[in-house]
Amino acid sequence: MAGFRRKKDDQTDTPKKKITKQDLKKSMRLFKYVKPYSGTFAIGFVFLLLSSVTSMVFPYLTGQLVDSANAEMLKEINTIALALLGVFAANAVFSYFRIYLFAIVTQKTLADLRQSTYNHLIKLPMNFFSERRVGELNSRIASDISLLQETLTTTIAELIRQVLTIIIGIALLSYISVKLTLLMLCLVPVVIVIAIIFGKHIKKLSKEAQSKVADSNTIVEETLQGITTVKAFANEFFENMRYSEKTNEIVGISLKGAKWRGAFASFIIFALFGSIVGVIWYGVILVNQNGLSVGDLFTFILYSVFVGASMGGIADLYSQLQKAIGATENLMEILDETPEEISDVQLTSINRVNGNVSFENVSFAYPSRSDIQVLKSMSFSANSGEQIAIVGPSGAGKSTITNLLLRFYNPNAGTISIDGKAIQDFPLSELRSQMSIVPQDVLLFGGTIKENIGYGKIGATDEEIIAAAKQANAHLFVEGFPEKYETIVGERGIQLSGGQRQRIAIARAILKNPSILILDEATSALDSESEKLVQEALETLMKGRTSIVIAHRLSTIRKANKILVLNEGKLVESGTHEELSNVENGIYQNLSNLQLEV
Ligand SMILES: Nc1ncnc2c1ncn2[C@@H]1O[C@H](COP(=O)(O)OP(=O)(O)OP(=O)(O)O)[C@@H](O)[C@H]1O
Repeated sequence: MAGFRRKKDDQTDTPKKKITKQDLKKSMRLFKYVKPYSGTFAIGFVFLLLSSVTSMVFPYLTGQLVDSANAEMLKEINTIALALLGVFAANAVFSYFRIYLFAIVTQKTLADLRQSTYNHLIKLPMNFFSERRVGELNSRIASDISLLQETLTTTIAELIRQVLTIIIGIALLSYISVKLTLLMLCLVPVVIVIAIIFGKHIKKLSKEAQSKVADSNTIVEETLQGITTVKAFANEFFENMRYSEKTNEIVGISLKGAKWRGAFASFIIFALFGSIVGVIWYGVILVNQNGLSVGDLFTFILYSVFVGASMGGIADLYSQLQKAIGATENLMEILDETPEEISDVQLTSINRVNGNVSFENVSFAYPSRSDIQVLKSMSFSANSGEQIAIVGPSGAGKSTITNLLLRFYNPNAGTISIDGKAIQDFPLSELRSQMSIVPQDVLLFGGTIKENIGYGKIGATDEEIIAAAKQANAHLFVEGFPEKYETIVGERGIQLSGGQRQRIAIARAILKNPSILILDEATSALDSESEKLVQEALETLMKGRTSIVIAHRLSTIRKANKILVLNEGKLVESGTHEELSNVENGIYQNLSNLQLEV
């Protein structure tokens, strides 16, 4: 991650030469995605060649048309005019296929790139996500991909067309008059040198603007996601200021870029028209001296305009390509991250565990804060079907225990095992499919209630879903909605209460039917009726499974087989409720007294 975010901040300081080489190397990998469509690309390319060539016939025939004004050539005028029409018709057809075929390649390539980026992203380890701002990641990927779309659709094809125009144009120009061509080409090196200087500045500024746009999108996304917090703190004004600041920065940088682009365009216009005037001037002299026909001069000027315009366009296309290279680099950086080994697993009686969980001298520090030991030589065990409660002050390391059990992270020392087998020796997906988690804050996906419960077992039948909802005490309230199980929940649907959301999550967990349960008890107390329903549902869920309950309210864990009291990453007390309540001045006793007072 450090690399990812550092890159963004340092991109302007990175030595240019090096980055260009790396960029190019990384961008070449994009062609892996174009490869399956190379056949279509090749046919599109042929149409591109044909349309470029036919465009180049136009100045020649127009020159002939001008020359046919001479009395002896007058009879050819109709033939030439018809030929010109034919050329346009052919060009029209070629252009149509060129655009359509390139669009097919672009869209399919992008779809593959989108899919593999997402496929890769979703398999990346937790560490990747905990160290990044999800909003930033999201808007970056979206803007990088749309940049590539533009490039693949138009920039590359245009670049090839322009280069062809320049090469064929210069060949034809030399054929008409070498002297005139040399004069025109005198201006080219000047244009190129200045174009490179401009291009470098424009690239730098547009990269800066791009990352500012991403920053501003992050603000919108994060504040909209956390709109309740923004409003509750009456921080609309503050967020407005933050957003205005960022958008003004975009304006500043973009306008700076626009100045450079404007100056660049002015220069190109001046160089272009200057060269045309020079060519006409010298051409007229040659017409008088060498018997160059007026039609030839006309053709020459048209070719010069074609070549000049292509040269002017190339610099712009070049800077577009540079932007696309930046975008590719970002995407490739994500694709270079090592994903977790996720596989499609079906639990059977053979690979289903019994649920004997054991932690032996487990120590752990989060990779991003390796100097802080979050768990210190932690040992405990839970036998199959037992209920283990973990209590302790906030930040003691309770959630970290479950993060390690799910192998979101690996411990630095010690062993975690299930049924006597170290969890590293399980295929990752098989390990996780043995467990179900009912989180503190239940996230429901925007979809129907049925889909949300069904998330616990992809492909579950309606009967299974209803049975799970009944056991989770959710069936009654779901039936109360007019659309019942088809009720849309989440962002665009109805909002469920905390207790209802929890019961949906419990139904989801029941459907998954795991051997090990992780319950992160909601901190906010539900009303007593709702609490009773949730508690009942939880009891059903826990029956016959090993459950690890992160408890915030001690009243709910009295029946636990074992209570682990954590403090600053250490296991300080363990035992049943009765045992721990009798430890004079023990942490549990104190916590117990404190909660009773409240
Ligand atoms: N992804 C992370 N990266 C770095 N440090 C983290 C990460 N997650 C948690 N921590 C730190 O690890 C320590 C233990 O956190 P943990 O979430 O396990 O505590 P907890 O006991 O579950 O707290 P709470 O009851 O408030 O949820 C805390 O100091 C926390 O700041």
